[in-house]
Amino acid sequence: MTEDIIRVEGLSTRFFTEQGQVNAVDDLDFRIERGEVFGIVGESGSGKSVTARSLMDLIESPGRITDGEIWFNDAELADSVAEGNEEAVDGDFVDLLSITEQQRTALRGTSFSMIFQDPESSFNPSLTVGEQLAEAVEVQQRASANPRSTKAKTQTADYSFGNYLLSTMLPSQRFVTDESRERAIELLELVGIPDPVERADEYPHEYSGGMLQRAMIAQALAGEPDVLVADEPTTALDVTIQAQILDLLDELQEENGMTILLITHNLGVVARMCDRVGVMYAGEIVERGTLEDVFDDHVHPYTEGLLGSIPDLASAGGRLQPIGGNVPSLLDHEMGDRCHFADRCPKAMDQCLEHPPEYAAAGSDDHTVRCVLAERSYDEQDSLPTGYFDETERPAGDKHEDPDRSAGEPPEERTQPQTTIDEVGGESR
Ligand SMILES: Nc1ncnc2c1ncn2[C@@H]1O[C@H](COP(=O)(O)OP(=O)(O)OP(=O)(O)O)[C@@H](O)[C@H]1O
Ligand code: NI
Repeated sequence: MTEDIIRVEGLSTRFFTEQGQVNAVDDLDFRIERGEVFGIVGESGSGKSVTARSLMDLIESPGRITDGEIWFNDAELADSVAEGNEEAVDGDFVDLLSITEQQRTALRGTSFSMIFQDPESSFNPSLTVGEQLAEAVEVQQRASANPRSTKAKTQTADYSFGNYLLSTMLPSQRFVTDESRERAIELLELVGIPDPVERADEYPHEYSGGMLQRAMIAQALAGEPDVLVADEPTTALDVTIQAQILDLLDELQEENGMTILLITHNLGVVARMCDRVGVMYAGEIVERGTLEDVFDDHVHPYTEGLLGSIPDLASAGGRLQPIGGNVPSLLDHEMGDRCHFADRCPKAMDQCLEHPPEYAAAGSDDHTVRCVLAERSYDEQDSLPTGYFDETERPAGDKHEDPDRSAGEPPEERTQPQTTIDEVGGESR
């Protein structure tokens, strides 16, 4: 019997920038089953990280979750919240957006934990890796109000005076005990770091990228989370280490029954790791279902386009090839109420000038798609004239620089001659 651990309903996250309102995540629905790996895949700027950060309550100004519910299945939490806040509770589920910030923060590390794309950002450069892992362990111990944590705190008396002085300057050190240090070393060993006893005393800058990525996974696991949110956990790594880290996540997931939300550009990674997957485009999940639904029975031409560019896991980089055309502007006043993919879609029809609802599609009960092709087949008679969007709209890329993209990627990509999806794509698997 599977049960849902998370149900996201109508989630919208906006950024209120000087250029206008950015609809980074728009009316998202998905559910994650306990113990599964749910993947979110899509091009750069489609809203994957914002979705992950919304779940973790890590959206910062000028961003805000403007709508929706995030239901989390936790009977104990439901019990503790129910009194005085009945509308936040539905059976064993709690709407994380209807509880206090303090209640939400308490879940971080213990119920939810996140691996970020950039491991440097989750370590303090002036503390050793071991100290930081031990701190994460202690947070878990304090949070679970485990009797051990009282003992752990009293053990700080063992610190030398020098350490005591240091610990008042660096609050993270204050709680490091022998017990949590041992656990930190165990965690380093668990994620496959050689000589963990020695490595625990090293600083983050002494670690290679791959090792730091592992250490970050160890940090995320320190709190024994129910749900691990992994945002591009391997993108920055070379292929061998990429494969090792995926193996590691696989193992940990199987052993501990942990639930993983895995965010990636890479459909090869999805195929390898995930049970179900949501394909994101322009802040929406445009197709969602089991692996079979998405790989073999997909309906959305965007999914088709992504599949056409499955990178070989063994090849360098492992990023998706770009689909012809521009990544859309997510600025509210530029988005229009049409299918957001219509301007890049080889099968765009008159009907696509209306924003499609989510249709049920053939395959599993979970298979849904935001595309009229779920209801009808493509008819050339109804197709939009070539160049329709060039005449009616300026290309999105000219209007809105996506902060994620503007940094590293060469500008040529945006102005490449437009290839159709069929040219980039081809057969799925
Ligand atoms: N701090 C911010 N201020 C304004 N807009 C933002 C901010 N963060 C994200 N966005 C907007 O949200 C969109 C979605 O960003 P997000 O980081 O979720 O994309 P992504 O799918 O994770 O892309 P990538 O694969 O490159 O990581 C961006 O294109 C950007 O327009
Ligand atoms: Ni991202």
